Amino acid sequence: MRIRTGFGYDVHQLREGLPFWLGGIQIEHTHGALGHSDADVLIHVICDALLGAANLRDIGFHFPDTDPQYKGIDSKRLLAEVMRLLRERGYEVGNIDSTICLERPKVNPHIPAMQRVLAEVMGIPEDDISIKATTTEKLGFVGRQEGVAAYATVLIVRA
Ligand SMILES: Nc1ccn([C@@H]2O[C@H](COP(=O)(O)O)[C@@H](O)[C@H]2O)c(=O)n1
Ligand SMILES: C[C@@]1(CO)OP(=O)(O)OP(=O)(O)OC[C@H]1O
Repeated sequence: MRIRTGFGYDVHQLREGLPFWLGGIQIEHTHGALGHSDADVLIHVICDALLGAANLRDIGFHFPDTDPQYKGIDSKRLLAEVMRLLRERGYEVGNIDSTICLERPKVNPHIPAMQRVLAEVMGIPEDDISIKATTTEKLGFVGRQEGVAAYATVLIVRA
């Protein structure tokens, strides 16, 4: 069995009044993330980690932010396409670990719902998707609530 690892990192600005999409669900908050797509930073890092593990470049390579067809797109559709690309090459997901860096609001209460939605989109067990959160103790752009960042690592396997 061939095991490969991948890593993803992404940042989006937070702006007042925008919907806040995170981990495939909409979070109630005064601010939301700004992007060409729905700006779901957790899904973007999972996509990048999966693409990196398979040496398939990155999310912006497959879904350019200059292409009007991706304007406002639901990132779950991008994740579904990334899974299709992986499976086409014989890969399956081993597990995912991720961290969201966000000062407010608390992410913990939403994590089970995110796991459910992402597991459904990816066609893998919820138990293979770990989602964690941290503030940055009021330091930096996350601490000033100007942005949200996320990191993800994945293992993929090919028989
Ligand atoms: N947006 C966030 C940030 C953190 N959490 C949870 O709170 C714990 C403590 O956060 P620290 O930044 O002080 O380490 C953290 O371990 C998370 O469990 C959260 O739910 N949402
Ligand atoms: C997801 C894409 C899709 O247009 O748009 P953004 O929401 O701007 O996200 P980002 O992570 O900055 O770049 C990747 C883009 O391709």
